[in-house]
Amino acid sequence: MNTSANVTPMMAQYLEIKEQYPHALLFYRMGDFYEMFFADAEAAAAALDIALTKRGKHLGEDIAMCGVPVHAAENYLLTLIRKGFRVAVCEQMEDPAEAKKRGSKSVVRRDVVRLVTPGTLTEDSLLEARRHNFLAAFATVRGESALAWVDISTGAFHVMPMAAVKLGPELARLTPSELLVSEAEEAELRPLVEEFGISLTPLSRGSFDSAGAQTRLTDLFKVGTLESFGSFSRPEVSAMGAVVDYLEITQKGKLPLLRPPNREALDGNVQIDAATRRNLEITHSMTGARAGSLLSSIDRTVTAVGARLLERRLASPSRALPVITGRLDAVDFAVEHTRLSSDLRDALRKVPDLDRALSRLSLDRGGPRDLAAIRNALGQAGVLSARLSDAQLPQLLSEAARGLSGLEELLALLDVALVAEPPLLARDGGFIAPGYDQELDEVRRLRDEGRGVIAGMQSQYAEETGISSLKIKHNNVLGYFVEVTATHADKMLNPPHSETFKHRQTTANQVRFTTPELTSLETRILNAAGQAQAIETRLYGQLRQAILDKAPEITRLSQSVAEFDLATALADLSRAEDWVRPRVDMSRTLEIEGGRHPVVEQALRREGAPFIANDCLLSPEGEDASIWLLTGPNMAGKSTFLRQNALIALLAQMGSHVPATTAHVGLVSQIFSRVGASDDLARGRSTFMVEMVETAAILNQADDRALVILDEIGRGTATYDGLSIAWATMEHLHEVNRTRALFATHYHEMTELSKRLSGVENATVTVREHEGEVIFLHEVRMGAADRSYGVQVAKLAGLPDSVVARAREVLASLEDNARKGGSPKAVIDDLPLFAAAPPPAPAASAKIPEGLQALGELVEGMNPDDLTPREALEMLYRLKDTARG
Ligand SMILES: Nc1ncnc2c1ncn2[C@@H]1O[C@H](COP(=O)(O)OP(=O)(O)OP(=O)(O)O)[C@@H](O)[C@H]1O
Repeated sequence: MNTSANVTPMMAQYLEIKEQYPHALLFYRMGDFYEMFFADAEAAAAALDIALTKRGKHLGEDIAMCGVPVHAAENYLLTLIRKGFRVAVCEQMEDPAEAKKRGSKSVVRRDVVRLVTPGTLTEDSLLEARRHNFLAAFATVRGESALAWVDISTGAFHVMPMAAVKLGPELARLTPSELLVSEAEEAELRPLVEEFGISLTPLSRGSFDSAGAQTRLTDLFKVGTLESFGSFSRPEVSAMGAVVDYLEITQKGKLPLLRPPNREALDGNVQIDAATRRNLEITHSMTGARAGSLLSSIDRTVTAVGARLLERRLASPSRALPVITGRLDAVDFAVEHTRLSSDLRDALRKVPDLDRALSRLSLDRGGPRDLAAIRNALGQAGVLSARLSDAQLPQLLSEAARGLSGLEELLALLDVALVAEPPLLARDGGFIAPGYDQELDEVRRLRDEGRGVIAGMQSQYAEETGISSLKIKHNNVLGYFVEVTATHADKMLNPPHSETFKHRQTTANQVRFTTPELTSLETRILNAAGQAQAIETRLYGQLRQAILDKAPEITRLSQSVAEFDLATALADLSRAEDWVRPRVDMSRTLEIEGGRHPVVEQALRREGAPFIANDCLLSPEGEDASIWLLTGPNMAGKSTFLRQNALIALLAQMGSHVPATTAHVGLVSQIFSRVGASDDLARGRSTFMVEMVETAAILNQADDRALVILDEIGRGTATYDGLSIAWATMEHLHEVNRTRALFATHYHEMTELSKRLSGVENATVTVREHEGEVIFLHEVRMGAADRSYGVQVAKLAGLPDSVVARAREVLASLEDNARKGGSPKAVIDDLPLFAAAPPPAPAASAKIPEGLQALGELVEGMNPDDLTPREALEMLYRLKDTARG
């Protein structure tokens, strides 16, 4: 940028700083505002919907400007970060008076103190308490790759080696808010990363250099070699190094407290790809919201650390039998010990977010309330420990219980040092409890005594002058002063009082004075207050250090809290929802009796409707089938059934009870779920293409422990092509992949496969037909559906009668022709010509099928206009069922 002579010194400084942060908006501190200039101002004004103004000229052009007040900056920051901006926060590094001393043209020294990016937020107000905020780095060294990720708000630091093709599934699992990649890989990775809505940050090769990374990491953790934490491959070191380098850049050298890197086992978790996660709505619903997901419907945790642990477990169900069994034992214990469990939950509710308080303290962005949060958490840990003292805990919980103790000394220190409810900021003072520090007590006494003396002085002056309304007051300009009303001015301004009282100010109604005695007292009070503040600041530093010295133990305690919270929350859920402990073993069975879909069941219950439980039995080893081919009309409940079985396997392997009467889950290594013709136009791929790409991935990857769910594969193309593809896919799954699979289809021809393949069994979701209409029973039975009921469903959906009648006619001809062995072409040729019916009379409601209007009127209080077409349909079936049954 041009910084020529006609540029003001301030603008020259701005341009110089801005040049170092070309990819961020520069929040340039000027007094009580952060100002933005030029293109930054235009972008920010539009993004924040604030006024864009001008400030002087630069090279003959107006300088665009906008600003946000410092006190409200956090909200604006959040909006900008959410909209994909990065913000460099540039502060004034000295008092303006200091700058003046250097000369009238001198500008206040300014510097960027922090670069705020999506992955590096620490403010509570900018973060979701119950979710992680991960910053990840992906590194490739000589063809091998690794992913490292960190949550700087909690200090969690993880790394794992990984094939490059697994990047998509891992991003779907972790959903980091920001991913660091080397400049060289940016172009290749951008489309994938943006597909997940993750902010991509390219860094120079230097940030990924593994030799440099090694040094950064050993320095950070103050160890001689990284071997102390495990043996890491070069791409792992490179990825971890890039994370640390980026934190140094963005936090300007103030590194957060990070835990030693934890290496995630390569195949420790059930492999679940992005499409499956979306389709099963594990942590987010199809719309991307958290509400409506499995996670939100099962989350009964009462602490933020517990909520984050639940999300991690659910996103990464385990593949290790001992781990799963250990977690299930913990839930069982909590289910069996109802009273203890409920006491623990009462205590857990009072545990503040330890991890985030600790992280803020380590970054020196904390305050007295963070000290108090740690104290309160340690106090509650004591309550938990005491309540657990005579319990026979299963292994996982007994280890967690050990993590609850060992910090009694720190607790004792914080207990005596802090007041019950400290202020937010250390500089506000008043957070150190009386009796903790003698020197502080002494200066506080002087300060308070001074205030007492002033009260005495006021009465003395009132008496001496005979003005009973005389007051001693304080303001920031005069300090302490004597004030009388204007009526007494003359008395005060003349001897003898004028000798003691020095006139300072006359306002409309008052006259103000000081006395030498008052001034000297004021100095003493001010000194004492200043001293008290200095002492408190020093003590704050000491307490902060005492906490940071115990950081590993505090982190362990927080993990223990999370473990107890999760076990008792899952137990609570199990009791309330009538779930059972699944049997998980090394067999390849999936046998579920009375299985339910947890989210659909809860939704139906809110509407007062029952959920019909269904069984599922897949077992590639014995006599039983390994694949069920499910037929049945639309709306019958096929998708719900398919998904509920996958969710039960997933819940079992995260170590939770499951919604069923019994469940036997032979360890599942991968879960795949595909829905035919899912819309993916946003990504510019034809729906059929997406479906085939995803099906290819399953056929290429599924091993004999996979669980595959295919919902109407082949639907996105011409009937015969679709049928052929579905047919061949099924054969491949059965013969080559040898997986457990549930396969829903409308191609009735496929039911023939059960005669040819020993492991394929037909199942159907039952419906009843009555007077040409279908009634959904939602029961899964063995056998094939006799037909699709497509035309009936279309009629229920409100298709014009003439179209329905015509469809019936075409269908009858097709069926008749098929029986005689003719071709569809012959049917088309023979079909009577379409006789256009007169246009239908307008319906009573555009939204609702007419039949429902009539039925609706039978039900008191129901307004059919309030229902969506789907709800209307369901209501219709239920009404009809009730009427008949
Ligand atoms: N077991 C069940 N018990 C009660 N209601 C159910 C059950 N299964 C499904 N439903 C209800 O039926 C509706 C349709 O279910 P689902 O979407 O699974 O049907 P589908 O056969 O897959 O239909 P489509 O082929 O149109 O996708 C659900 O929204 C739910 O309200």
